[in-house]
Order: sequence, then structure tokens, then C-alpha cells
Amino acid sequence: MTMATQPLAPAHCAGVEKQLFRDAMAQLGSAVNIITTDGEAGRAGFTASAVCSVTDSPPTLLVCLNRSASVYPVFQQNQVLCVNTLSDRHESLSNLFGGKTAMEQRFAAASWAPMASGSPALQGALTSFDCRVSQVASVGTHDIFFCEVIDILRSDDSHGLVYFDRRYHPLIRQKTPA
Ligand SMILES: NC(=O)C1=CN([C@@H]2O[C@H](COP(=O)(O)OP(=O)(O)OC[C@H]3O[C@@H](n4cnc5c(N)ncnc54)[C@H](O)[C@@H]3O)[C@@H](O)[C@H]2O)C=CC1
Ligand SMILES: Cc1cc2nc3c(=O)[nH]c(=O)nc-3n(C[C@H](O)[C@H](O)[C@H](O)COP(=O)(O)O)c2cc1C
Repeated sequence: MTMATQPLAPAHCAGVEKQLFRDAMAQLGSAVNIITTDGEAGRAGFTASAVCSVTDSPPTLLVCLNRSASVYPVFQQNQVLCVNTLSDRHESLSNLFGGKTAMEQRFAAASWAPMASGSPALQGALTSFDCRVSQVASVGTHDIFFCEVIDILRSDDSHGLVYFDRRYHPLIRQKTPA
């Protein structure tokens, strides 16, 4: 079931300038993900760093999406999505899905396979979490999609990708001693 809550009033953010907030948030290193969906409203995808584990019972993660993004109505209607966590080889793909590029052009740059929900999994992603949206909360400019994970694909041998200080950085995987 999907529940929507009322957005918090902007006054709740008063006191810290937006630029100061962004400059500070830029110091939090984060994984980079391409969030995809496919369904009645069509296919769409965007880059997101605002992804977080919520609970393992039931397995749930969250994704924050700006309601002004062109992809927003598609995600809102489809109610399914796939979180594809990127490897160090995906920097240009992340930029392509980071805005302003036509959707066909975004998807043409990589190979995809549908998960059980219909959402596209990125071939070569570190991990793909196939999800059904279970709840939605609106806060300020963004919607928080709480997503129940219904299937997972993993490919653990690539290096990771971190977004930190407004730049991408490879995250080198240490080999486990035999
Ligand atoms: N949560 C979000 O909506 C994020 C959006 N972006 C978008 O990607 C572009 C490039 O971002 P950066 O190079 O990191 O420089 P930036 O100065 O726009 O953002 C710095 C940091 O602030 C946070 N942030 C930025 N815009 C935000 C928003 N509208 N709501 C909540 N948090 C936000 C993110 O943690 C981001 O890494 C911008 O257009 C930015 O809006 C990037 C990261 C997260
Ligand atoms: C590294 C990076 C991280 C981003 N993280 C988010 C995010 O967590 N949430 C979000 O709404 N937008 C995020 N964005 C911006 C969206 O990817 C972008 O607005 C989206 O592609 C929609 O663009 P469009 O309106 O041109 O379709 C991020 C962009 C980049 C480059």
C-alpha cells in the first residue's frame, strides 16, 4: 500500500542557507546508483546518491527523488523500481543519467535486462535491487520512496564508485587473503 504524507513547511529549514547545506553535504561520500523503472507510465532512469538501507525485516531501502525531475511522474505512477549500484567503470553512465539527456539516449549507452518487477537491471552493476514502492513521504522538494526489495542480483568482483566533494572516485576492493 502507498501512503503519502504532507511536505514539511520550508520554514523548518530556516537558519542554514541552501548553499551551506550543499557544501556540507558534498563532504559526505556516497555510493552512486542508477534508479530505473518500467511499467504503465513507461521507462525512465536517473542517477541518485540519496539511497539508504532502512530495515532488513522486511528488506527495505529508500530513494529520494526531486519532484521537479522530468522522471518523477514515471516513478510515481509505476510504483516499481530497480536500484543499480555503479562500479568504477560507470562514471560516464552516471553523468548521462544525471539529467537533461533524452531517455532513449540514456538507456542506449548500456545493456539492461528486466527484473521480476519489469524494472531494468544494469548489466555489470555491483548490485541491482529490484523493488516495489511500499510507502512515499514528501519532505520539502523531494519524495522519499520506501521500497521493499523483492529480488537482488550481485556481481561482487568490480571496484566501487563513490561521489565525494562533487567528484567521482574509484573505491578499490581489497582482495581477501586466501
Ligand atoms: N539528493 C539530491 O537531490 C541530489 C541532487 N544532486 C544534483 O546533482 C547536481 C550536481 O550535484 P553536486 O555536484 O553534488 O553539487 P551540489 O552543490 O548541487 O550538491 C552538493 C551536495 O548537496 C546535496 N544536494 C544537492 N542538491 C540537493 C537537493 N536538491 N536536495 C537535497 N540535497 C541536495 C547532495 O548531497 C550533493 O552531493 C545538482 O543538480 C544537484 O542538485 C546531486 C546529489 C544529490
Ligand atoms: C552524482 C549525482 C547524484 C544525484 N543524486 C540525486 C538524488 O539522490 N536524488 C535526485 O532527485 N536527484 C539526484 N541527482 C540528479 C538527478 O540525477 C537528475 O535530476 C535526474 O537525472 C533527472 O533529471 P531530468 O529532470 O533531466 O530528467 C543526482 C545527480 C548526480 C550527477
